Amino acid sequence: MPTYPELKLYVAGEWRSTADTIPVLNPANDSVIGALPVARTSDLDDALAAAEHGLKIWSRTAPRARAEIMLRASALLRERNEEVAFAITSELGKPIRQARQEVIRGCEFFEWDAGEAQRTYGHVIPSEPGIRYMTVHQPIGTVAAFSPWNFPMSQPARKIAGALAAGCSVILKAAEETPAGALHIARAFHDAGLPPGVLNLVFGVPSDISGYLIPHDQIRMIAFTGSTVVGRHLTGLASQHGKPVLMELGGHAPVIVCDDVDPHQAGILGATRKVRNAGQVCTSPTRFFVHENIFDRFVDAFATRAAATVTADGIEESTEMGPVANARRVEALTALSEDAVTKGARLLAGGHRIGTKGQFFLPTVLVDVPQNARVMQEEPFGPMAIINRVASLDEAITQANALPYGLAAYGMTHSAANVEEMLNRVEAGNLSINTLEASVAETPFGGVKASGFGREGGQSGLSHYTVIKTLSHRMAL
Ligand SMILES: NC(=O)c1ccc[n+]([C@@H]2O[C@H](COP(=O)([O-])OP(=O)(O)OC[C@H]3O[C@@H](n4cnc5c(N)ncnc54)[C@H](O)[C@@H]3O)[C@@H](O)[C@H]2O)c1
Ligand SMILES: O=S(=O)(O)c1ccc(CO)cc1
Repeated sequence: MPTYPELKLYVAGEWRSTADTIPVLNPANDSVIGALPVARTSDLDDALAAAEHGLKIWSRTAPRARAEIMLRASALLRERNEEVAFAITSELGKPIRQARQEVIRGCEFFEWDAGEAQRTYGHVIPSEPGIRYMTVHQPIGTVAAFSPWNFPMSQPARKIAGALAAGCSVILKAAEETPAGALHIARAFHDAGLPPGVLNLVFGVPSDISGYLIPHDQIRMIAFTGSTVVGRHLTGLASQHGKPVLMELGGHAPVIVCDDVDPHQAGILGATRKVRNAGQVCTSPTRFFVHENIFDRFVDAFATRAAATVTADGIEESTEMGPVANARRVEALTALSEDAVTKGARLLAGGHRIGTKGQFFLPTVLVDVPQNARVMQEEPFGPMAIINRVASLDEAITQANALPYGLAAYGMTHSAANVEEMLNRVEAGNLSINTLEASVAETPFGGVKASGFGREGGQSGLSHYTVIKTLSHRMAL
């Protein structure tokens, strides 16, 4: 059986502890599994100095050599999949099979961006004789990155992959609740021969760290994934200091189910995907707008499948859904469910926690939810689905666009005309039809409206980590 790693900061290529620590809990049983060192100001200063040095080396390292180190680190993570997955399940609670998939997904981000590192092409711009205009894409500098607790390995991977592929150095503050995924990444890069200082990993009080790092001249770009409230706060701080940001924020994903699909199959797909990572995914399908012609059959299939979800400690191979991440989520979900029922929603499954040990909240299905229920506006960030009936595609799209969020959106239909209508009108950064998968390494991912700005992954994923420099070269004075 693998063990949970000893938690450390990683600064200037070395592992370090501090006297002040934060306990890390296993949400399946509330036991303390680790003590996370809190970075002191001196650790942050050391990380800044190391990143400055690391940038000098890494930005002048050939893209092919950068890619080789990234691919070596990724290969090590694939070899260590069982150990990393065990750590993720221990600290977050997600089923071990999903934790293994998360590690693979994180590796795919490194592998994709390692390829993109070698394709940051500039242009030669047509000009009059005697002068040449060209552009090159250069690393933006040192990046301050902040990753959330819901994907402890693949979310840090996404940010580190983009920054390192572009030739930047990084100071990553990973989530205090789930630090081990990022720690395993740092370990893999260390073993793969990444020069010291290129990647630095710190933990602590989030506002103290962002408040200290972002204003520093040396930090040239801020990448954040997390709630819209925190993202807006960090965007404000960055803008006060004139710095660009990449913000991947909250979502409240609509799923438009047209009446030309099999309602049973659609309901089962919806319920299965809803409980992935206990619904704690910014792309989680949440508001199902189902055509009235197939509504009852969809609801039956969805609620039956949701209620049958094997909910237990994620370390068991048979578990389909583990606990939610912490007690805050249980409280928030309970309040949202009670509020919806009070306002007239029908509760068909779940709605409450189970057990006295651990943070288990049952898959929850709310049907015919009125507009004034809080859950119609607030991201539940848990295993909670809303299913409402609509009379037309037009009504579904209007409902889908009614919130300030615009991250992932989904449709189920076999009609090309319906797809075209959704593509043209649904306000979202990512629209998926007949699949509830929102993003893969090779496609750009990100939001519109309150869900953030900028794209990670795909061909454009490195653009935020580079700046375009234009050369105007006259052949003679
Ligand atoms: N988009 C996502 O993937 C994602 C991930 C995790 C949480 N969330 C959102 O956050 C909500 C609640 O989660 P929470 O209770 O952990 O919320 P939170 O808003 O307190 O924290 C969210 C994340 O932001 C970080 N953070 C908070 N304040 C920060 C600051 N000043 N500087 C830098 N980082 C900071 C935290 O460490 C955490 O990882 C969820 O309901 C969900 O909407 C979104
Ligand atoms: O697994 S994904 O749906 O691609 C995904 C997207 C974004 C995030 C950030 O919360 C996590 C997983």
